[in-house]
Amino acid sequence: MSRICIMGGTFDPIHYGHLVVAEEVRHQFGLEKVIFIPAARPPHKTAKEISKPHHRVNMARMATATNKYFEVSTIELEREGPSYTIDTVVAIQEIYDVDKVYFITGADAVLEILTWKEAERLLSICNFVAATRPGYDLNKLAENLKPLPKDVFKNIIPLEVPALSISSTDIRNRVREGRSIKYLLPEPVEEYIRNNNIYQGF
Ligand SMILES: Nc1ncnc2c1ncn2[C@@H]1O[C@H](COP(=O)(O)OP(=O)(O)OP(=O)(O)O)[C@@H](O)[C@H]1O
Ligand SMILES: O=C(O)c1ccc[n+]([C@@H]2O[C@H](COP(=O)([O-])O)[C@@H](O)[C@H]2O)c1
Repeated sequence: MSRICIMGGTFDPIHYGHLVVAEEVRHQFGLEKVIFIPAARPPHKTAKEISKPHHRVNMARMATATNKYFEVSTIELEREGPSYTIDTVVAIQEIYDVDKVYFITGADAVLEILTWKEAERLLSICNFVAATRPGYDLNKLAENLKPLPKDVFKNIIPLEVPALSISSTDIRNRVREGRSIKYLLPEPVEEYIRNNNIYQGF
C-alpha cells in the first residue's frame, strides 16, 4: 500500500513556502510521493482574482520538476464546480489504492477547516498535516476546532517547518508594482511570469 500525500492549493503562483512545506512533510513521514493539486475553483476564493488554470499548472510543473518525489495532478481541473477537498481525497484514494492519504495545509488553512465541505468526514478519512506558517498561531488549533470529536481531531498532525514568510498575494503585488520576486520562487517560474505577463493587471 503506497504512502502518498496531497498538497492542495491555488498556487497563484507556487512559491518556496509551498515547496519547503511539501519536502519537509515528505521526508518526516517517509512518503513516496507528494501530489500537488492546483484547485480549479478554490471554494474560498473568488474567480476574478485567480489566474487561468493552465498557467498555474505550468508553474507548478516547473517548480516541482527537480524533485523526483513531486508531481502535479490536474484532477481538480477535470471536475465541474468548486474544488472541494473531500472529492479530491476520495478520488485519489481510489486511483492509488491507499488507505489514508496525507493532506498538507498551512496553519492559516487548517485553522479555518470547519468551514470546509464535510470537514468532519474529511478529517476522519485523511491524515491532515498542519504546517506552521509565519503570522498564524497553530496553538489556536484546539480552541478553533473544539466542536470536533477527539478521535477526529487526533488526525491533525501539527508540524514545525522552516519559516518562510512568503505568500502568493505578496508575489502578485510585487509583480504589479514592478518589485523583485527573485528568491521567493524558483527561477523558471519567475521567468514564466515575466514571459507571459502574468499579474500585471491584477
Ligand atoms: N509560506 C508558507 N508557509 C506554510 N504554508 C504555506 C505557505 N504558503 C502557503 N502555504 C500553504 O499552502 C497551501 C496552498 O496555499 P495557497 O496556494 O493559497 O498560497 P498562499 O501563499 O496562501 O496564497 P494567497 O496569498 O493567494 O492566499 C495552503 O494550505 C497554505 O496554508
Ligand atoms: O473543501 C473545501 O471546502 C475547501 C475550502 C477551502 C480550501 N480548500 C482547499 O484547501 C487548499 C488550499 O486552499 P487555498 O484557498 O488556501 O489555496 C486547496 O486545495 C483548496 O481546494 C478546500
